[in-house]
Amino acid sequence: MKIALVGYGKMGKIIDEISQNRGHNVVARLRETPTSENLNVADVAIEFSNPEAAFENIKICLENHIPVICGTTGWLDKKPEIEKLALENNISFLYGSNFSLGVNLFFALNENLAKLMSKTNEYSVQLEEIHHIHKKDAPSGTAISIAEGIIENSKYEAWKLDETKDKELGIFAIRENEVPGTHSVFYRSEVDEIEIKHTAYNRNGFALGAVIAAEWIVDKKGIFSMKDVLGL
Ligand SMILES: NC(=O)C1=CN([C@@H]2O[C@H](COP(=O)(O)OP(=O)(O)OC[C@H]3O[C@@H](n4cnc5c(N)ncnc54)[C@H](OP(=O)(O)O)[C@@H]3O)[C@@H](O)[C@H]2O)C=CC1
Ligand SMILES: O=C(O)C1=N[C@H](C(=O)O)C[C@H](O)C1
Repeated sequence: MKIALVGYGKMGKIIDEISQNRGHNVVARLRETPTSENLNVADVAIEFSNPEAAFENIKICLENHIPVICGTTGWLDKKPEIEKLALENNISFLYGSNFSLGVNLFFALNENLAKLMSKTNEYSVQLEEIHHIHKKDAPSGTAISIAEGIIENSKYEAWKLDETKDKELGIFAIRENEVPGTHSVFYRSEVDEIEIKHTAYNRNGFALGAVIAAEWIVDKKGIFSMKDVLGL
């Protein structure tokens, strides 16, 4: 498979190594917005850049008929526009706030737990995410996905950073040293607390998941998520 890496920072470099180890040909390593020429007729683009660049990068890949796996967070207000463009051009698109297997299991676990908790009406929920000091967006894309999963299955109607009122689900974002990504969900009642926590030891799980998603998408058509890739 010919892969274009759009964004070649911490994630792009690990994805490069994993892609080559899995027998793929990395045909572009870009640190700027792509052009038709420097995409080098890739079979798929893996986009990990930054919140300001993602929309334009994905748009250019789709206009050049290249399916896109996007892991960049912090640009989601424009995701419906991208999905519309992908459908119009009949080119596949997959966004994942977190490509690791562990976090995708964690999403499912919290959706189920929220459903169970909502039967009792005794528990309130709060999220905490901890990331490295270089991170540009807050809350993390992963925390937003966890919150959305809980909201779909509980009394909560929206998420909000920091302190909340009524039916808002609070997310606390902490920036600390070089932490790769830690997410905790607290279910609290008057008498006890259940805490579920996912800790990434490094970025390898994110990168491997993105390459697996790229391998999966090449013969598919449509808009997908990691749930489709992992069959969850
Ligand atoms: N979904 C997931 O599983 C994960 C998502 N992420 C997300 O992925 C994104 C990237 O993370 P990370 O690799 O750590 O970030 P880095 O800052 O390490 O890398 C970003 C890269 O993008 C490059 N870049 C800057 N502008 C553009 C542009 N216009 N077009 C293409 N590339 C550009 C930068 O180049 P230069 O250095 O020259 O500025 C750099 O190489 C973030 O949004 C992060 O939140 C991170 C980990 C996992
Ligand atoms: O910026 C990061 O580093 C990460 N970003 C993603 C997010 O915003 O959820 C995924 C992971 O937690 C690392």
